[in-house]
Amino acid sequence: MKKIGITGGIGSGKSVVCRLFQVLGVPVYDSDARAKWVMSHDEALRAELQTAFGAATFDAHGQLDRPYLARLAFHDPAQLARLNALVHPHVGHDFAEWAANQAQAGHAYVLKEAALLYESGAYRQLDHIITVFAPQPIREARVLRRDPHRTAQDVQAIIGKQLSEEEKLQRADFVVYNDDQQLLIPQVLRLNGAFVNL
Ligand SMILES: CC(C)(COP(=O)(O)OP(=O)(O)OC[C@H]1O[C@@H](n2cnc3c(N)ncnc32)[C@H](O)[C@@H]1O)[C@@H](O)C(=O)NCCC(=O)NCCS
Ligand SMILES: Nc1ncnc2c1ncn2[C@@H]1O[C@H](COP(=O)(O)OP(=O)(O)OP(=O)(O)O)[C@@H](O)[C@H]1O
Repeated sequence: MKKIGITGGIGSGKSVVCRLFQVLGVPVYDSDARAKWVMSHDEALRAELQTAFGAATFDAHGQLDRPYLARLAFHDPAQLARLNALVHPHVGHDFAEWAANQAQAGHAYVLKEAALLYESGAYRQLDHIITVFAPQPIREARVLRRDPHRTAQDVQAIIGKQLSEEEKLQRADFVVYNDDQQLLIPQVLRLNGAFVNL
């Protein structure tokens, strides 16, 4: 069973593209969602986060305070590096376990969706990488529509923490263009046809 990564900058449309693969029956691992899950449920990690970022990391009900962490991490490179170093190894292990289960279910390939595949080193666990590409103005507009709590400055700060689209395009094995010019479904069908025969 092949493990294929799917990456792209914030707002590029990774989740939308992954939903199309899911319709075709392809299992998709959502790194963002799983990162949030381990940060909330792994007791050792919770304690480490609290030590690193203070009591305000969890609210009065014990829930992860994401806006608090976003303010810290997306505006201070040292804090972001600290957060990444704590969380990414957990996501790596969690993905390996998940992929082992999917292999038993007999799939030809699975997808790992993550904004940070190159930055986190996760690409090393994967056989091939797809980059979803959209120009920055389109990405910013999409995120502002999707996340009304973020400002244009917030989105630009996050973009500044991610590898440039040029470098992701250069390093990718496959590209899906989600630029409001090219149709998504034919691109996904073509890739799926290629992956089942890899
Ligand atoms: C800082 C946190 C709490 C902010 O949560 P919030 O709900 O505001 O944002 P959300 O998680 O939806 O992220 C919004 C977008 O920011 C980008 N992003 C997320 N984490 C990172 C990061 N570590 N570095 C750069 N960009 C990131 C992604 O494009 C993501 O889709 C959260 O992003 C987080 O815990 N990040 C660390 C874990 C991580 O790296 N996740 C990404 C894949 S493993
Ligand atoms: N081709 C498209 N046409 C219209 N809207 C789109 C298109 N692609 C994505 N969107 C919308 O843009 C927003 C961002 O897309 P999506 O959430 O898939 O991006 P993402 O790459 O997963 O972003 P993030 O890194 O923040 O998780 C969503 O609200 C989505 O519905």
